[in-house]
Amino acid sequence: MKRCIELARMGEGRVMPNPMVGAVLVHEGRIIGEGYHEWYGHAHAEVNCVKNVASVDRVLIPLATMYVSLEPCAHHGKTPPCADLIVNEKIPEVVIGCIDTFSEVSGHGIKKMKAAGIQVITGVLEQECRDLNRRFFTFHERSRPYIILKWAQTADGYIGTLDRKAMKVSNSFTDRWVHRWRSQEAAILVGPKTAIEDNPSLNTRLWPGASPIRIILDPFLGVPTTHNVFNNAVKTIVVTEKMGQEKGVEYWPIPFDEALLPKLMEMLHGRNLQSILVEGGAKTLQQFIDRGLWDEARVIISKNAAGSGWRAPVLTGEPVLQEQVSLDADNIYIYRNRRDY
Ligand SMILES: NC(=O)C1=CN([C@@H]2O[C@H](COP(=O)(O)OP(=O)(O)OC[C@H]3O[C@@H](n4cnc5c(N)ncnc54)[C@H](OP(=O)(O)O)[C@@H]3O)[C@@H](O)[C@H]2O)C=CC1
Ligand SMILES: Nc1c(N[C@@H]2O[C@H](COP(=O)(O)O)[C@@H](O)[C@H]2O)[nH]c(=O)[nH]c1=O
Ligand SMILES: [Zn+2]
Repeated sequence: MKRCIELARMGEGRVMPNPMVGAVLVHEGRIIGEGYHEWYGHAHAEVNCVKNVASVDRVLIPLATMYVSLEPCAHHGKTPPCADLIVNEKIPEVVIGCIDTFSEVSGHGIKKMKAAGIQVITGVLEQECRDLNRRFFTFHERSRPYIILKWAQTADGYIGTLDRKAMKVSNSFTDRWVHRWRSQEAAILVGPKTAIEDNPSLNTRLWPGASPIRIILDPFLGVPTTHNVFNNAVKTIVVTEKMGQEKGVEYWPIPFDEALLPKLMEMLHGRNLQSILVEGGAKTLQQFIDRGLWDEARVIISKNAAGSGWRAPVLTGEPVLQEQVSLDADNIYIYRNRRDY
């Protein structure tokens, strides 16, 4: 199952909104085939796994055990059901990491295989398998995107200067990481002041992955249309109280009241966007924190002090430190809001 997870991760940034899945076929302790879901819309892990078995080993398939990190599908999506493939290949035993809680699959794949006499074992490295697809599970189980907050602060706790000039906090190694993070998410969001004053691009220019859709909170349409977020290189959605006209830009009219963030999450869900990286500023981040609307927080702390400026957000809820990484003199702290995924 560990190998399944390793394989599944190779689909990172390429399979969303599908989950990352890995599969391995084992005969008497020897791996005879392995595969993973490589691209959205293309073959599932189980199909690639069976396809990759060498011709000399194909006779062993009906004697082998398939390990797969997620319950095999039972529905006709972009590809035929993997449960049918397993039945047709006469694989006698299937070990599953975690159940697919997506309503079209949930339990149906297992039922189909059991009905065909296959021995099915579930819940092997279950937590690790759920964690791997925490965006997917959050999206389907909580009807909202997986929310990652991210900011960079100085050693003395500032994220920006008072004169409102964009302040460079993190180093160039960290910036590459941040661009990798951007490539892993479906959307990226910033607040009005950040969009106006920093003129960010919010793309992945330092990492070879796709840029996320840009979401800009801009109640009064104060961001100049000459700013980078309107360069049409990637889709931009402006959440606003007014109606804009910029070509290629989507305007989502939502009142900027108490219900703004829940309503926005609902709309992102409706748009099938599974995850969102919130990059600031302080006010915007704090709103997500205060509403408990976050799953992960990635805090970059540099070794330099600013002396004064805009205070960094304060993380409340149930922050559990999950990982700490040092990149040169930057320390990156990754917190989870809940332990289970
Ligand atoms: N180091 C880092 O990681 C980052 C640093 N920054 C820095 O932070 C500074 C900007 O911070 P900040 O002013 O907090 O920026 P934000 O981008 O969060 O914008 C906040 C402003 O937006 C207005 N606003 C109105 N409604 C909302 C709403 N529902 N949610 C959020 N904002 C709303 C606020 O108005 P009102 O005051 O009326 O409430 C406030 O003036 C800049 O200096 C920037 O360089 C920004 C991002 C990341
Ligand atoms: N200053 C600062 C950050 N600022 C964030 O990055 C945005 C600019 O990104 P870009 O699109 O690449 O121009 C900016 O608007 C703000 O959201 N991020 C960091 O990792 N480290 C930093 O020191
Ligand atoms: Zn499948």
